[in-house]
Amino acid sequence: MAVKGLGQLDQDYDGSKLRVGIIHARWNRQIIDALVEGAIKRLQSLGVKEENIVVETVPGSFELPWGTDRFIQKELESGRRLDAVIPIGVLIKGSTMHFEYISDSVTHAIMGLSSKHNRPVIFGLLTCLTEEQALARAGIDEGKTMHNHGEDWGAAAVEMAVKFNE
Ligand SMILES: O=Nc1c(NC[C@H](O)[C@H](O)[C@H](O)CO)[nH]c(=O)[nH]c1=O
Repeated sequence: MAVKGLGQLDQDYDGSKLRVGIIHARWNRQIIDALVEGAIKRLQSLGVKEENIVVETVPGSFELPWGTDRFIQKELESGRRLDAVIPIGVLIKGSTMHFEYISDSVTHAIMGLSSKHNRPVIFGLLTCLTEEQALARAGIDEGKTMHNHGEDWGAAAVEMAVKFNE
């Protein structure tokens, strides 16, 4: 049964048995905090228990790939498996090519982590040309022109973990 209003979900998923990690950068913090809040809200709406949502931070988006890799491994070493991880970062184009290089390299590095760890690592990186674009995708721009993309990332984490985790 399609669950109305829950973004792109194709059915109602039960996240009550999942443990989900969120690892976020600390650049553009107002936008990051809104995205993290949106992801947590959607995870909880799909049954993930508050105590099973683990939040970690890294300095910036460039640190997300290795930080995520180590986050998964360290949780496993301490006997607490993460069933899905959502790295969250906000890159906003400046006057140099810094943005392009970080966006491209971090995107590819994050994509490889799902296969490496055999569990969903969701793409929570906003790569925006202006701050207004980023605010809109966090659902906190003046006109509330878009929904909070963090909610989509929470839904994707639950769907992929329930559907495909061994
Ligand atoms: O420059 N802009 C940004 C940024 N730079 C820092 C970079 O990710 C890294 O932390 C440092 O280079 C140190 O390794 N990090 C972001 O998340 N968003 C940005 O918009």
